[in-house]
Amino acid sequence: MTLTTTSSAATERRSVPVNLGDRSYTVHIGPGVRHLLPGIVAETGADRVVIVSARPDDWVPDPGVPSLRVRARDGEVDKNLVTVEELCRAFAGFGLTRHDAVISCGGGTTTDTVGLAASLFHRGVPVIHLPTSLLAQVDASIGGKTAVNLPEGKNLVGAYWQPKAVLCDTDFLATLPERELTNGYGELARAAFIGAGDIRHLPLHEQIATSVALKASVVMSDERDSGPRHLLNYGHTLGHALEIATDFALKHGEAVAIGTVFAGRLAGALGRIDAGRVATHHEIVAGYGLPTELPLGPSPDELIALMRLDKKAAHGLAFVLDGPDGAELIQDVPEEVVRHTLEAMPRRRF
Ligand SMILES: NC(=O)c1ccc[n+]([C@@H]2O[C@H](COP(=O)([O-])OP(=O)(O)OC[C@H]3O[C@@H](n4cnc5c(N)ncnc54)[C@H](O)[C@@H]3O)[C@@H](O)[C@H]2O)c1
Ligand SMILES: [Zn+2]
Repeated sequence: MTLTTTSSAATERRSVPVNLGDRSYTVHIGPGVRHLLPGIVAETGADRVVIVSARPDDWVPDPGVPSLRVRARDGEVDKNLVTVEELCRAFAGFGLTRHDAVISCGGGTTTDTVGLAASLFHRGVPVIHLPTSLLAQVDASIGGKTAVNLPEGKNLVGAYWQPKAVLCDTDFLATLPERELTNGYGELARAAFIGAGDIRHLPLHEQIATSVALKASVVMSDERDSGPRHLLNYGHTLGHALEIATDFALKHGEAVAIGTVFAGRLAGALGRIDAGRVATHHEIVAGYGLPTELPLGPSPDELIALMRLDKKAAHGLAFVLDGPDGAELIQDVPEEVVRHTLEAMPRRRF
C-alpha cells in the first residue's frame, strides 16, 4: 500500500528529545515524519546504509546514499540470534563500516532485532528506527533496549543501544489491524498512572508524543534500569504472568491493561489510594476498549508463582503501585492481599 500524508501534516508533528549526553537523539512523531530520513542519514555522515524492513519498499524513503534493502518479518518467531547473524552477514556483505548506518522499519520485534544486530556489528553501528506498530512507536523503539528471544524465554539476549533517531510516522498506523492498535493502547493506558494522566481526549499523535516524552524522561534518569525505570513496568508484573499463563494468547498490551486494573485494585486494598482512584484505573483501561477482567483458567496460585519470578522482586512479590506520592516500586507485598485481590477480579473467556 502506498502511503499518503495529509496537508495538515506539519502542524501535527511533534519532536521529543532524549538527552543522554553524546548518545542523545530526537524522536519525531506525526504524519510524514519518515521523510526526515535523508536529512538524518546525512547528519550521521553515513556513506551507505542497510535498510531492514518488514513493510513495503516504498515505506522507507530514499535515504540519499547508496543502500541495501533487506526484507524482514515481524513476529516473535524471527526475533532470534539466527536472524541477528543473517543481518550481520548482510551488513558485512555490503561492506558496512562503523561510520555507516542501519535503518529498521517494522513492529517492535523488528526494531528489537535490528537494534541488537546494529549494537553488535563492528561493536556498534548507528541505527535509525522507523517503528510501524503503535506499540513500537510508544514503547519498543524508544529507550535503547534491544533484545532477541531464546527457546528458554523472551528477551533473554540483548544490549543497550540508543538509536540516532526514531521516526514515528503515524501514516504507518493506517494499515495496522484493530487488535494491534488496541495492543498499543495498553501501554498508553498504563502511562496514565506513571505521570501522563488521562490523555484519551488528545489526538493520537499527541498521545504518542506524551508517552514517548514520559519514557524519555524515565530513561534519561535511569538509562540502564537500576531504579526509576521500574516505573515503566506499571501493570507489567501481572501482565507478564498473564502472557505466560495464557501461552501468549493475550497480547502484551492487553495483558498490561488487565495488570493495570489489578494494580489499581491492589493499591486500593493496601490503602494507598481511594476507591475513586481505583475506579479511574478501570475507566481508563476500559475507555481504550481494552480488557479489564482476568482470563478464565490461570488460578491465583499459578499467577502468584509466576509473579514471584518478576525481575523487580528482590524477594517475595513486588509491584509498581500508585499512592499518595504517585507510583513507586513496593517490595514484599503480602501474598494474602495479592491473592484476595486476584480472587475478587471478574473473569471472562478470551
Ligand atoms: N525494547 C523495548 O524497550 C521494548 C518495549 C516494549 C516491547 N518490546 C518488544 O516489542 C515486541 C512487540 O512489538 P509489536 O507489538 O510491534 O509486535 P510485532 O513486531 O510482532 O508487530 C505486531 C503485528 O503488527 C504487524 N504490523 C506492524 N506494523 C504494521 C503496519 N503498519 N501495518 C500492518 N501490520 C503491521 C506485524 O506484522 C505483526 O503482525 C515484543 O517482542 C516486545 O518484547 C520491546
Ligand atoms: Zn510493556
